[in-house]
Amino acid sequence: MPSPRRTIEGRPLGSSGGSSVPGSPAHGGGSGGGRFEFQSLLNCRAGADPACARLRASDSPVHRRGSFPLAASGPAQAAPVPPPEDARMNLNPSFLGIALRSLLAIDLWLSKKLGVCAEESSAWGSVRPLMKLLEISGHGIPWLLGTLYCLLRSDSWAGREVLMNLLFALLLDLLLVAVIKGLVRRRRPAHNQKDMFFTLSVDKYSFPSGHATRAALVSRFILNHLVLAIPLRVLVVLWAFVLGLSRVMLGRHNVTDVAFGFFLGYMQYSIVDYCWLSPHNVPVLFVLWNQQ
Ligand SMILES: CC(C)=CCC/C(C)=C/CC/C(C)=C/COP(=O)(O)O
Repeated sequence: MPSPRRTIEGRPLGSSGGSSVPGSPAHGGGSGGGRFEFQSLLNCRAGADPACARLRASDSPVHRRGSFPLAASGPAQAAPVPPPEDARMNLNPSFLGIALRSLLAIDLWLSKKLGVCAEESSAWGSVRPLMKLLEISGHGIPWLLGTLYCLLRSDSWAGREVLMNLLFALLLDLLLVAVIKGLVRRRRPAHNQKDMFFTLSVDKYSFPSGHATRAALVSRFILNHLVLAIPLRVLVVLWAFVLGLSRVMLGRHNVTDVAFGFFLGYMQYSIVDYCWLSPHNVPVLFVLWNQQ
């Protein structure tokens, strides 16, 4: 009975060429069987054995791992040929790889479906101007200028402290989004129109959405530092959500850009809260202010 290690699909190695003799190494009867199997593998690579088609089909790292140790035990220690990386990946895609590819495919499909205001001629093209207004409401420039203006006009220390931290939060957000966009370099969706108001060079990339990070960061900041009536609090959350959705509807982003943007913006607030600037931990900022 042939040893399972020396068979491919239940057949003895080398038997297809008619050269196998029962009791020979090819049949598993000889002492150098392991080496023979390895040589069969090498022959296969060179295309010498017609049984190779079947062998190549099962030529996965798992099969190879079973062969190379046997080969090393033989008298002639030929160095095993390492399998090419890309072939390994093709034959054994990991679960994570498959999951990521599926997620990306769903992301692209869903983003295309939701991009209903990407062009004037799109299904919801008539609401595009409204979406662009929302886009400006979450743009970095109005938020930076507005915060600076309020900071200069503020006459209370408590107000200045909060506004100083909002400014820090907005700058941190711009920095982190620019770094991640520059690292990931994911292109904006193909259906996006290049008509965005005042962009930086990294804004040709889409991951993560800067509007979504700002929306999550600013809304969390406002909810934590402004005393607002419940309807206004709901409005703030709604604004953030609709702003994120509008990025996909305008065709500026894929869904995952916005989802990650929300997550990043939420986490950024935690960083700002942790590093909260106050006269106690950065007195220099506030002393300089006092001298003006
Ligand atoms: C101080 C300084 C560097 C200000 C630059 C403000 C600015 C131009 C921000 C860009 C905002 C923007 C267009 C982000 C892109 O948002 P996405 O949602 O399309 O990623």
